[in-house]
Amino acid sequence: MTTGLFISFEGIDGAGKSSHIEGLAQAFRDQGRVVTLTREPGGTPLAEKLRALMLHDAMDPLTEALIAFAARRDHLVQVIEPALARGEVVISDRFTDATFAYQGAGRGFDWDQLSILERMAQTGTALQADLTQNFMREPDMTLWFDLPAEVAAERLATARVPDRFEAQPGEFFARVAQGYARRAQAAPQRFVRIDANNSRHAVWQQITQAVIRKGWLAFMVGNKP
Ligand SMILES: Nc1ncnc2c1ncn2[C@@H]1O[C@H](COP(=O)(O)OP(=O)(O)O)[C@@H](O)[C@H]1O
Ligand SMILES: Cc1cn([C@H]2C[C@H](O)[C@@H](COP(=O)(O)OP(=O)(O)O)O2)c(=O)[nH]c1=O
Repeated sequence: MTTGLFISFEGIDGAGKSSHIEGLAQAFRDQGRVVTLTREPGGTPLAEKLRALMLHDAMDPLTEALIAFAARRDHLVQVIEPALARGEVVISDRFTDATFAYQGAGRGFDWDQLSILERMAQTGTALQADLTQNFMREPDMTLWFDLPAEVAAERLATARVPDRFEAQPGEFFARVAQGYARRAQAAPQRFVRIDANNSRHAVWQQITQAVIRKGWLAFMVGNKP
């Protein structure tokens, strides 16, 4: 049976993730894989309700972090683990690195305490014998869209009505970007840095090259979003 694959898209708001996520899903489908395309916070009916709270209601950083992990736990148990067990490709628009970047680096919530919550939320969700080995679910690959905060702000200025995070000042996103860099440095085998300060086509090429390098997709001709 085909092994499941878990890929997350990360980066500050406006970095260009949404512009490419469906393209990557389609590239996998074109090569015969079943894809579960999902997002965080969200991905289940319960987690989508928690997403609405997180994005629109004022709360303190601990509450925000707990809601993010509660939503993630439900998402893992209901959607991600079953899809991986079926051998599918799971592509998630954000995962735990976002909590470290936004609630940790952005809001100033303690990094070590986030690591404890991460372990609690992402352990014991798999159906396999991993349960006994304290296995913690993480993406197999994280595509990190790295873009200076001021460029992302320019892109977003005309793009959409801001939510509670997108309405934050530039310094907040500069901190969030540093949070992503810190996570990338701590897990270089999982992270692939995408230089998002490029044309859409150049960004897409970096994405496909990363996945092809892993042997997860064969070379693709003319597959550009
Ligand atoms: N490479 C690019 N160059 C210029 N603008 C881009 C590029 N990629 C995306 N955009 C635009 O920037 C905005 C934010 O992109 P989006 O994909 O929604 O980012 P994210 O999902 O990371 O928040 C959108 O208006 C999108 O059309
Ligand atoms: C997953 C996650 C997202 N977020 C934030 C980042 C984004 O600003 C927001 C929603 O993400 P996103 O889906 O990228 O927003 P949009 O649909 O507007 O592109 O939630 C956190 O603060 N913590 C988290 O753990």
